[in-house]
Amino acid sequence: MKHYTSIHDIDNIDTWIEEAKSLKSNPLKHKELGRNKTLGLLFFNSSLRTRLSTQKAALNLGMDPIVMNVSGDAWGIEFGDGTVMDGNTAEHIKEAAAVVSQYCDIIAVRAFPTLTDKAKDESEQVLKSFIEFASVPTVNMESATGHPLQGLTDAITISEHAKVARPRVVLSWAPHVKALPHAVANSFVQAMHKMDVEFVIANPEGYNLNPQITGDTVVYHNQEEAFKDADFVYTKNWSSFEDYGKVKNTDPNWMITKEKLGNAKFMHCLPVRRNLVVEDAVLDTDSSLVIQQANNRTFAAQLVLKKLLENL
Ligand SMILES: NCCC[C@H](NC(=O)CCC(=O)O)C(=O)O
Ligand SMILES: NC(=O)OP(=O)(O)O
Repeated sequence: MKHYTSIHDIDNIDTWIEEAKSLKSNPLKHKELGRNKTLGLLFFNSSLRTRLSTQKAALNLGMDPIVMNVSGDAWGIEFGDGTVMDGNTAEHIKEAAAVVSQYCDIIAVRAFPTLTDKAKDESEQVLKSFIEFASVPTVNMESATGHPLQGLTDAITISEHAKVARPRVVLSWAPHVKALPHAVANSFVQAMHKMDVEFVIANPEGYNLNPQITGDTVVYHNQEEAFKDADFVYTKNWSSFEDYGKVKNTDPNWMITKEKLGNAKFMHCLPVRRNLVVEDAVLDTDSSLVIQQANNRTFAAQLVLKKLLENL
């Protein structure tokens, strides 16, 4: 594997999950693998889990992580080809990526979508520019359309907590006041398609995800029907894909409650807004797996970095 940009980079999710569990049971086993290797983490957007767990993963492998908030701290980066740079951008990605490649053996990038320009977001300009102009492997720490470290984490967590051979997994939309990206939901869908699970989606009318990603997954517009016999309810808000980036529905009836959840386990990538997306009564009980999920972020990242280091 040269880069880790999407769930499609996972050749066999079952063996990846087993290897991640093995790293979790002995996190320092490969402490020599990353010795004298540097991981650069570049953030165009906020983060708590990704920023800390990816550094933790690097430290477990003996790597030295260096971190930069690109937005605000670095010079504004130009991504357009042939642009006359007489605006707010001060250096081009061609120089920036080449320069960072000299300091780092692996580069990890977080760059959210605009949610206003669908074509630009779908083109994954920022992530793809790093892949094109950096000379070292690139890791996607949540791009415009995917969050594959999160998707891998979620697959590991479901495997750890499944009580039946083929659990029923529901991805449910929930209300939010802001327009949020599709990246987490997209990668979750792609990860579930690789796993042996009964997978369905629940979202209101007008909130279907990109059909090229959901494929023939059953989509319910009735949450109660979707939740019947569910083992896992993975919750996420996303803005409309069809009416791109719009918040068309904030119906509180889509919030996840203890009553709706029944015996299912609740999952969310975090950060989550309490009593808007999910009620306290879910998060404050052992129905919730969100803390265990966040722990697994370290081992998902550690597995990805290990594979990239082995291929350097
Ligand atoms: N990295 C995990 C989720 C990041 C982002 N959430 C957010 O922006 C939440 C912001 C807020 O609740 O104000 C998203 O949905 O993709
Ligand atoms: N789940 C996740 O990616 O969290 P952060 O946005 O805090 O990194």
